[in-house]
Amino acid sequence: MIRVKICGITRPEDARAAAAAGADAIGLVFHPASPRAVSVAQACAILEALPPFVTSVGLFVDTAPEAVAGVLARCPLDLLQFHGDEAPAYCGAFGRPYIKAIRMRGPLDLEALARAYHDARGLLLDAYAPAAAGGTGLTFDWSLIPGGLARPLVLAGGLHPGNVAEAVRRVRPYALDVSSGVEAAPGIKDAALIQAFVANARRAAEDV
Ligand SMILES: O=C(O)c1ccccc1N[C@@H]1O[C@H](COP(=O)(O)O)[C@@H](O)[C@H]1O
Repeated sequence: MIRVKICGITRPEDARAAAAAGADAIGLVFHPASPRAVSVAQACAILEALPPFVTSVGLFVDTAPEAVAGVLARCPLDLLQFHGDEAPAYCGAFGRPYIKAIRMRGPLDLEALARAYHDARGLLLDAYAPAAAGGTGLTFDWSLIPGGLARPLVLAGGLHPGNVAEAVRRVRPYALDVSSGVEAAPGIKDAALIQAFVANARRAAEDV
């Protein structure tokens, strides 16, 4: 079954909506420049609303290690997502499972990156945009993704209920990550869009 993460949750009710739709994970953005950024107190309130067996992911972008450690000390996150230019040694230094985001700025040697981030639980591929580190709603050229990557592939970038089935059929990723494509406004999720996204992804995955 394909896994789905709903990222950029800022409200407990959106976390509950993601879980009710069957999402496997929710993402909390600890990047102050994002319209989806949450404080530690907000994150804790969201996590308290989350039912069991839904993974909580903390997203950081080139954050000082002390700041990441400070969040981890107060917030029971299951998995870390590094979405900037973090080196493998940095990513592995927190004693927590992590996924590494790669922003696709043209063709990249993804095989080499999978080897470099060998202890990552997955490689997340996102679109590159100069103005923002993520959550842009932009897709990238999926034909740049090689088959048989050494790490589980999480596809992100501009996914929404209308294109997720095609993405699943073409890329066959391990998991999907979506943020702006299931929103009513930045940081405010739409429960019906989340429901449609998860249903369309799962239906498409059954057929491949
Ligand atoms: O969601 C954000 O605001 C964000 C900010 C900084 C880095 C990453 C961010 N989100 C991640 O961006 C991708 C794609 O988002 P979208 O679906 O295109 O809006 C996804 O991995 C989010 O986790």
